[in-house]
Amino acid sequence: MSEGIVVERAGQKITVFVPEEGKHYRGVPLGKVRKRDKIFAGDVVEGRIVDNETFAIEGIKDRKNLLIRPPIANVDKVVIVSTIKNPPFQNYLLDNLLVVYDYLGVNPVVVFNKVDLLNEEEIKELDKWVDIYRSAGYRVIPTSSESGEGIEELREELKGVVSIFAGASGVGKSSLVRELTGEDLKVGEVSSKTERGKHTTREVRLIPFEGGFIGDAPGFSRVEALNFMDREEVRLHFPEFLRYECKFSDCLHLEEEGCEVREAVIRGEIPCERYKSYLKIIKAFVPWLSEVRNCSGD
Ligand SMILES: Nc1nc2c(ncn2[C@@H]2O[C@H](COP(=O)(O)OP(=O)(O)OP(=O)(O)O)[C@@H](O)[C@H]2O)c(=O)[nH]1
Ligand SMILES: [Zn+2]
Repeated sequence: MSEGIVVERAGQKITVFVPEEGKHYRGVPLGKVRKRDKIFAGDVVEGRIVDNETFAIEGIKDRKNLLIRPPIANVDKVVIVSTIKNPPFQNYLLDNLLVVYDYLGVNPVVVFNKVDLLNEEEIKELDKWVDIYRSAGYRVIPTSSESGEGIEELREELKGVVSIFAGASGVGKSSLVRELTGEDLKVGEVSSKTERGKHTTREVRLIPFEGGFIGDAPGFSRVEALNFMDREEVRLHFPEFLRYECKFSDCLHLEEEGCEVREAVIRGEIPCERYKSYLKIIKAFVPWLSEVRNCSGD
């Protein structure tokens, strides 16, 4: 019995890499597997090497997770790319992505790309956001695929794991992957506005990278957490909220009596930017927020 990882899934074509042999094989699912399960890129499969070219897939190991966009199993990390400028930063979008990927069981790396474009004032803006996300407990890396800043740090972060790149259009996902691997990302799904140029594909390949792999298609460019989970679940995916114990264990951190998260926002321990994103995600409003210093307005 040998073990391999599915590194390519394109129509009927399945390519299996067997680390033990350091070789690629054409994967042929045996009847039982073919009927029982769909096989995805990232799947760890068990089977037999039939000949120099063929790997008979007899079983699929339990998956840690299975993403739909791109369709890859067992994704360890998602590099969520944002920019401060070109395009402007949208913290609500980042916060939604962080909530959803956490829910899906994928570890995020927060990347602020294109730092080469920033002037002094914009660097202050960058530092503010880096601070906010680091304090929340996230791994944050400012990068530039132009100047090379942060690329080595990102490389270290992706060693030996299966990762994908996600984030809004134009933030530099492709450029970063090209800088790291020399290969391009596939064109992502286009928005409904440009439906004509639609180029959806279920073909996925894992690009070998530093003992791990990078998916060759982008993850979500935007999401709404409530399409994935209940309103009550969202608070569990704001790691900085979990440090506080409210009077009621099902506290939504709105206007409940004994809410420690509210106290932390008032004291400035939880940044109001993050708390406001939380409110917006669950479509809630709290009157007390307008009284908090530096926290009014949108
Ligand atoms: N100045 C600067 N420009 C960059 C950087 N990274 C990418 N760009 C430019 O930003 C533009 C968009 O980069 P892409 O890599 O295509 O962005 P993407 O996120 O893959 O975009 P989509 O395919 O639309 O999702 C290109 O013109 C890049 O040359 C960077 O670090 N600095
Ligand atoms: Zn609370």
